[in-house]
Amino acid sequence: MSLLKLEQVRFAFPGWPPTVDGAELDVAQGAFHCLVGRSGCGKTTLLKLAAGLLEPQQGRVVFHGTPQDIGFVFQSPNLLEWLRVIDNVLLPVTLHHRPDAQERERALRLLEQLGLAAHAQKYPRQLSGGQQSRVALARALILQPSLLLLDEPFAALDAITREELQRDLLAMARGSGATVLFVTHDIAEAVFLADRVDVVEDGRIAQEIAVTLPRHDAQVRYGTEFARLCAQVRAALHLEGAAA
Ligand SMILES: Nc1ncnc2c1ncn2[C@@H]1O[C@H](COP(=O)(O)OP(=O)(O)OP(=O)(O)O)[C@@H](O)[C@H]1O
Repeated sequence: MSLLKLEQVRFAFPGWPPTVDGAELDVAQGAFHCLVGRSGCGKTTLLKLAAGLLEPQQGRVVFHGTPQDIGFVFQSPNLLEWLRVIDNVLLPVTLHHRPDAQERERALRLLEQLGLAAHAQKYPRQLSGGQQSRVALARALILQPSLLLLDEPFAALDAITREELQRDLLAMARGSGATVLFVTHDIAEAVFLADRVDVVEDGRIAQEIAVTLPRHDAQVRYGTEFARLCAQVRAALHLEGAAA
């Protein structure tokens, strides 16, 4: 069943040519899609349209849920410096009501799953970049979203931390049953995470590449099928040296 659909969506910032034009996207419930494309091709704008943060001028965005069912993680963790880690995670709840014991327990469980149980009472500045990204992920998951939108959340991290977070994200997504739309520049990251890579070009999805690799297996990165899929994405992006 489709959870999110973009139908012939067109969007232009005032006074500029369209950033998104004729975008078609169908994200099935439980799917994990990565949007990959060159800088400026419209990935973030597509994500914001999907989140309802921008309104299409033509076409429509159909999401089977409410805005509360959407979790958003940005490239920078955007934590509130004056709140402890646990209270940052609980922020989406606090915007509605005072968190109850059950919600605090849930926040602690999320932090525990992300290896941050010992840091719950710290302030963001006392955490590393990777730990801050994990807090941002926990905050996006606190309301148990059915759709998780991530905009290059690991771009600023070192390769080792990044791999750890990719693994954690896959586990959390699978555990929660959330549907994920993940923007990245990194072809290997996209092929590792996604069950479908959507290649974005000129504000629309130019190609959809299905990925059928075993999930949760870090070893797939060294296999021939992984290399073949990366080459396919490179070719779709018209990158130099890509196989025809
Ligand atoms: N507020 C704005 N006003 C005018 N143009 C904008 C605005 N925001 C983005 N754009 C333009 O829209 C285009 C697409 O931007 P978008 O951020 O969606 O691209 P992107 O693919 O996410 O890029 P990147 O990979 O570099 O983050 C770019 O040319 C950008 O300059």
